[in-house]
Amino acid sequence: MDSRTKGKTVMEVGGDGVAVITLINPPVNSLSFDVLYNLKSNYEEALSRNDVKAIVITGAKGKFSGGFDISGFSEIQKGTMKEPKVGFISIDIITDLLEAARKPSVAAIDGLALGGGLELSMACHARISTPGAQLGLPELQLGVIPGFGGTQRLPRLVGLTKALEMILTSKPVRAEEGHSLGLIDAVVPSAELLTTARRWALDIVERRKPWITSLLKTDKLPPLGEAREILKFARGQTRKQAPNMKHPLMCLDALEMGIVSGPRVGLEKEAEVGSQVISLDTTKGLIHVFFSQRGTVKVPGVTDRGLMPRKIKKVAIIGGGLMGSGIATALILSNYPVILKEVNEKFLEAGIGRVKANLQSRVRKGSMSKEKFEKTMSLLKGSLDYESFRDVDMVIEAVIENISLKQQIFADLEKYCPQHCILASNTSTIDLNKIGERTKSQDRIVGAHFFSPAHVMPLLEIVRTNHTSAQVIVDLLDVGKKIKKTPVVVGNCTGFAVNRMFFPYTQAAMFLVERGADPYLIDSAVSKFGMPMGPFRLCDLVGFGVAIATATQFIENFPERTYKSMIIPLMQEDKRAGEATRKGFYLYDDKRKAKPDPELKKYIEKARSISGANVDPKLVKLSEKEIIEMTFFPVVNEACRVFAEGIAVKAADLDIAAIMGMGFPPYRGGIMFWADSIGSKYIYSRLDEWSKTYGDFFKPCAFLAERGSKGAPLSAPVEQARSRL
Ligand SMILES: CCCCCCCCC[C@H](O)CC(=O)SCCNC(=O)CCNC(=O)[C@H](O)C(C)(C)COP(=O)(O)OP(=O)(O)OC[C@H]1O[C@@H](n2cnc3c(N)ncnc32)[C@H](O)[C@@H]1OP(=O)(O)O
Repeated sequence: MDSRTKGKTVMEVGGDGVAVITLINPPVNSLSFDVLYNLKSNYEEALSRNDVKAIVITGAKGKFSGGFDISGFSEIQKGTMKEPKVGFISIDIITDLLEAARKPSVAAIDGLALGGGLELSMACHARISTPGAQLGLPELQLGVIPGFGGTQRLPRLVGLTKALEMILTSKPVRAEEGHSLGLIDAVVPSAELLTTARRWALDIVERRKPWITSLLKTDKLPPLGEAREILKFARGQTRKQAPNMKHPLMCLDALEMGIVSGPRVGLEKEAEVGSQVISLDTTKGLIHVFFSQRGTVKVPGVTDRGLMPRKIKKVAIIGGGLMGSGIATALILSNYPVILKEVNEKFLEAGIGRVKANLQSRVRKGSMSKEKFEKTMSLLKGSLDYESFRDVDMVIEAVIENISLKQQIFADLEKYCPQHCILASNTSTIDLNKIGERTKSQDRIVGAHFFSPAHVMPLLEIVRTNHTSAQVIVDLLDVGKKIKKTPVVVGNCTGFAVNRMFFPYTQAAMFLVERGADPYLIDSAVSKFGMPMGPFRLCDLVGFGVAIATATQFIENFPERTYKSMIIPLMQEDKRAGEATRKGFYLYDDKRKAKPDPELKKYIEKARSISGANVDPKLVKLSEKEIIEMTFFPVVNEACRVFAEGIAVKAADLDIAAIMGMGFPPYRGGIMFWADSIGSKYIYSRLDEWSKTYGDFFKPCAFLAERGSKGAPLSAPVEQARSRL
């Protein structure tokens, strides 16, 4: 393969008259333009050769195709690749050359057929798959739409309702379900895939099997009136669930066009809309997130050294509270045997009970069988001492945030655990060097910072100190992957990456309220921006105890930029500590529904009188845009500090940390990507102005000032970062 080309296809013609065309573009046989143009020429050759009666399309190395090469979208967005004529691939190649050919084709699907991969297979005249293969159209998740005919062929193969579900949720189905839906014609073992597909293709030639043109099928489509109703409902749901995104509605337009005016017009609409969505900002954000998420496991100086992860056979967890039990749940769910240690029987029982409850909730929801529940629970053993720690490969300490307690635990661990054992702490704020001060095992001490609930939240901050060995990080990255977390490797400091970014966000909200802004309007503006909830609703959810403990760490470590508000401590004094007490910034009913509380004013006024802050008429009347800027530019400022200090190695890691740890909307690409879409100059000028009026909380850091003065992108690599790693 030429080093400049991205993938290819190869064609082999057998003595049976079947041409097998194989898609080859590791690792997932994505459909790059090179692959697609090769496919076209192989196909043309197969159609012109007299010794070819039928065609089978398959993918190399156990994967049909992961879809269109996503980097092609980035290149089109950047202008480094020219877009082909609208509809050239989907209409000229896939429909008119492949589907309308005089010779039948069969897709032999192993492993996966996603996006363009599934669309290509749907244009074939039959599909044979291996068991368990994933079949789906996940394009919307990337900000694009199915663009190789998927909006037209899927509803015709599986029916409108199922097609909408698959497209709008981006969730794949397994081959077995695909078979019962009519998407797949037969499911056969991997070893029989090609022979079955070849035979099937010849059977079509001989009219022993039907020659089905998916695009022309109508039997699964509902009558027009019903279809319109279904689509109207889907539109309403989409508007509600994704109010800031245009592409799902544009996708529905293409789908509807095909149903109302016929598949050919539908294909044309799909091609037109497919080309338009590529340049949407939300699409740029989502594609950036796709690659950034996969990039977090590439850590310069660590994962490029040829180290192989060691096998972690057994894990011990110290502390069975909310975090410890959540971490234990995540581990046993991925088949790691776990020892859960507590200080007494009562706490141990409670810890094991929490793990049990976490799993039982899956059984109740039907996502786990009773047998699987029993089997998973059997991986968990309780302990009150360290004797059983003698053969563990990793310990995760998850006790309360008390330095001397953690120091004692780590000193004990050094005595009981084997020499190779990884010693991890789930601390969310405390310096790991301090935690390990009383040990000689600095090289195997690492942070494994999970987010609550640990068995649900997707992010894992892996915190390394100056001494943590690369091997330990490689091992933890592997565990992270196995327990289905997205790991982000960060340096050691108070709050690491996520909490450091979180803190100014809630602080800015408190500042605005003390100066007269309405907390409920702030929450509403922030939710409309795309956060799962606003800062005040979030404080209620987390609980004021946690909010105060975190604030204390920040006040201690970053006093110059901490805004000290008394609102939360004052409410806490009155035993309103958030949702758990049914009163916080909101009032909560039996169903935990939040409603504004007129009494909140009292606490705000009291806090104002303590801090001496005055109501600022400008801040009382902030627009939604201004609210977003005043709450999120301080976050950008802190993210810049984290980046400049080398706590995060790549700006893209901060994007993922913000999305998965804070709930920052993925379609905005993450905090640094979003900031760059606004421009460093503007952000710097706003913060600079506010700092002059309102104080150092808003003061732009040196990194932002430098890049802002030049209008340089904030996410460009830090050349001479003062690395603390
Ligand atoms: C006029 C405009 C002209 C252009 C017309 C375009 C029309 C578009 C047509 C089409 O409808 C659009 C699409 O097909 S979009 C793509 C749809 N497919 C997906 O969304 C699948 C994305 N991939 C995944 O979900 C997963 O990667 C996987 C395939 C399930 C595999 O998961 P696994 O955990 O095993 O591995 P990963 O770490 O995720 O991935 C491994 C590496 O593979 C890279 N990769 C995966 N999929 C693609 C892809 N579609 N394109 C390019 N690269 C892909 C991934 O980035 C990883 O790379 P590394 O370098 O990090 O190893």
